[in-house]
Parts: sequence; structure tokens; C-alpha cells
Amino acid sequence: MLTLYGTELSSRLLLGTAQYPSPAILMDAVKASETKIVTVSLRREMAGGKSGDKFWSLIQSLGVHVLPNTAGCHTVKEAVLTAQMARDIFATDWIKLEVIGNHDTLQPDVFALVDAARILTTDGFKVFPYMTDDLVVAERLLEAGCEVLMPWCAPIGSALGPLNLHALRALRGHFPDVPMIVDAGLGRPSHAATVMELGFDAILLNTAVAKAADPVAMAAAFAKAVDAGHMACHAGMLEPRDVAVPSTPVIGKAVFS
Ligand SMILES: CC(=O)[C@@H](O)[C@H](O)COP(=O)(O)O
Repeated sequence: MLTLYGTELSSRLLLGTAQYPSPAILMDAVKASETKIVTVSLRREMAGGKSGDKFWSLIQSLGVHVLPNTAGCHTVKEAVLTAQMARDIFATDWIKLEVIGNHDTLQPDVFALVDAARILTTDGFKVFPYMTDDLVVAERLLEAGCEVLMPWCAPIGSALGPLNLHALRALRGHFPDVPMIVDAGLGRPSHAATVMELGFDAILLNTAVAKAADPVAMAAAFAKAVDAGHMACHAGMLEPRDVAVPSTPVIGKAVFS
């Protein structure tokens, strides 16, 4: 089981709800992924009117936890206000905190992120901060009261997969007891398996499933990859070695002439 802020979850895959070809495909993909948490952007809900209401009813019908996010926010003020509105609208104190610092890479502004996280944890929020893979930022976010971290593996929507395995490995190694969810930039199930093999606790993704030719099948494939990587990590993986070692016994082999 995965435990996040005291909530036990039977899945290690978190799914975004944007960009699916249709609401029906989104619903089927969520089911196929077996996720227990979906992220929802407050901005989308605020689109309001009929489509906003419909979307919210659909999300509620999924029977999973909702993790609202502050996608699209660029300042501390904007992110804090968005989080407070999300708490009222979605009736949850969970917030995925995004404070974007660069338009091209959608890289988080880690300084603003730490400031916003401190304000929100003091206000009782359970903050899931979307961060870079930086050790010092991780330390500051923990000091600010975050109990879960969400390092990126590549820019949002890029599908590049883990760009800096060294940094991810270092993060995992320095904070072995902090739940960490690798978020954004995954393109294929093998990327998910790779980061789970490093010992991360979960994966959050959206684009690679929503934009797949068959989002439902891709959601199922990611679910299997996440579980496979997690199982492998705890099964004791063989370390790579430079020499060849026969995998079949050489002693007592039959000699044919
Ligand atoms: C849904 C969500 O929260 C995204 O902002 C998230 O970071 C996913 O990134 P990808 O779309 O690259 O999977």
C-alpha cells in the first residue's frame, strides 16, 4: 500500500484528467489504470457553465480521490489563492502545488514554490509540490511542512522520460522515508518502470496516456509498468557487471565427441 498524508492507496499511479479525446475515454482510462487519485485543474472546473458541471460530475462518479492542482499559476499569490478556491470547490485539503517559472520549459519556480508551500501548510493544506529534482529544494520543501515531494523527470508534456537519473537517484537516497511521486515528462511505460526501479513511491502522468492512440490500453500498460518497477525494486535486482558469467552450470557438463 502507498500512504500519502495518512491515506492508504492500493495504486501507485496518479492520473491527470486533461486532453482526453472524450469524457467516456477518460472514464475508461481511469478504470484501466486502477488509479486511486486523479488530478484536476481548478482552472478547468472554473470554466464553469454546463461543461464545467458535467466534468465535475464525471470526476465524482469515478470514486477516486481528487488532487486539485494549481496548474497555470506563476506567482505565490496566484497559487495560494487558487489552492484556497480549490479547497472550497473540491472539499479537500490536498493540493498539487505548481508555480511555473519558465514559459518554455514549464519549469517550476522553486523559490516561489517554497514560499507558497510554507503559506499553505501553515493554513492546514496537505501540499504535493511539483519541483525540480534538486536536493536543496527538497530539503526546503520538507522544512516548509511538505510531507510528500513530486520531482519532475522531464518538462510537462515532453514525453522525454527521466533526463537525470543521477539526480533522481540522489534524491531518493537522501530522503528514503519521504513519499516521492515522480511527476511529468514520462512518455512510455518503460520510463515509469525505470523510475520505480529506483525506489520512487509512485508516478503521476497525463499526456502520455491522454494523447496515446489508445488511451485506455496505454493506461493499463502504465499501471503494469509501475507495478513491475516497484516489485523489481523490492525483489533485489542484480547489479550490472563488466565480466561475463555463465548462467548455466559448467561443472559436470556432458562431453560430446
Ligand atoms: C496533470 C498534471 O498535473 C500535469 O501538470 C502533470 O505534471 C503531468 O505531466 P505530463 O502531462 O507530462 O504527464
